[in-house]
Amino acid sequence: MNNDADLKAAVLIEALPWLQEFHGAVVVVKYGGNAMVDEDLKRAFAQDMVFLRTVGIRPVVVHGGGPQIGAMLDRLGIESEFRGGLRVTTPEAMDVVRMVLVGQVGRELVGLINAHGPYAVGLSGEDAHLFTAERRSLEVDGETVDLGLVGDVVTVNPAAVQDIVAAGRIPVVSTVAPDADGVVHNVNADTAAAALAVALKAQKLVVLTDVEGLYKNWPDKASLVTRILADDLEKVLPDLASGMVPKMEACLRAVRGGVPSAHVIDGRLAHSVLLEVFTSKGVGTMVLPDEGEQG
Ligand SMILES: Nc1ncnc2c1ncn2[C@@H]1O[C@H](COP(=O)(O)OP(=O)(O)O)[C@@H](O)[C@H]1O
Ligand SMILES: CC(=O)N[C@@H](CCC(=O)OP(=O)(O)O)C(=O)O
Repeated sequence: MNNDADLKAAVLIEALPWLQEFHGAVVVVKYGGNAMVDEDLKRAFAQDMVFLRTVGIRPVVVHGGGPQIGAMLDRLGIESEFRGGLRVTTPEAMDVVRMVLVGQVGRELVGLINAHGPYAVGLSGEDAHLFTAERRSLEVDGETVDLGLVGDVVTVNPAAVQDIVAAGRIPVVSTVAPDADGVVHNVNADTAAAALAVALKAQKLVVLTDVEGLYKNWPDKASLVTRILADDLEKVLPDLASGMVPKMEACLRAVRGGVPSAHVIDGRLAHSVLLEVFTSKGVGTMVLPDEGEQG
């Protein structure tokens, strides 16, 4: 065999234990708006979801769209600011958030996946009681900051997602969610993905973003964290800069809620999901439950 053939065979055979381990498993993949900027990357992501499904894994996509919401707000001349990584959301901005996430970003991903077959079904936290949100506020320097219509997920009814998965399809979830009174809130997509991964008893949460993973000393590229336990992550959370806060909180919430591992990976790298799932080394940052809590 020549070297090229050896290499290809090695790549395929390296995937075998992971194909076995994850066969039939639910994997929640959060696709961040910042990782969605390039058309080829978006197509590669859609291919990856179809790949997972074809080899018997059950992918559930939760998408973001922060930059896309920002662009539409700009076009409409509506100002928005972020506090602690969350968008302060007025009722006017909420209409735009819902329109962009459900009507634009979600639809686009559904279309890209369905270029491969009748797989993707889009839904939002409003569908079939998927998410119920509660208004959340933020503590900054001992003061409570009002974020407007920003919610945290307090209840998940995963039945609709499970129905879609059981039918062999790929749910694509947009993260707007009503509160108990039916008022729709803006839920950060990392937060929603973690809540859904816990409710679905997912085997993995994979979060795609626009950096390699978590850097210990951001922005020092040499400080990439490849593996971190929940307790250690909890200790570094207060020092993280805003974009990473909801993301790492989400990973913590997932592993504390019983998901065996949560990963932050580089969505700028084509097929990074496949590299994470099917290689022994994986990519990015892996968050694991504390020793003794690992299943
Ligand atoms: N410690 C850190 N490690 C890695 N990235 C960080 C860190 N602190 C802040 N960031 C920033 O967080 C960003 C990712 O968060 P965000 O912009 O919300 O992405 P997404 O749209 O994928 O959810 C990175 O692009 C980076 O600028
Ligand atoms: C409350 C809050 O901040 N909601 C986010 C929802 C979209 C999101 O989370 O998108 P990314 O994953 O691309 O960041 C927002 O309005 O931008």
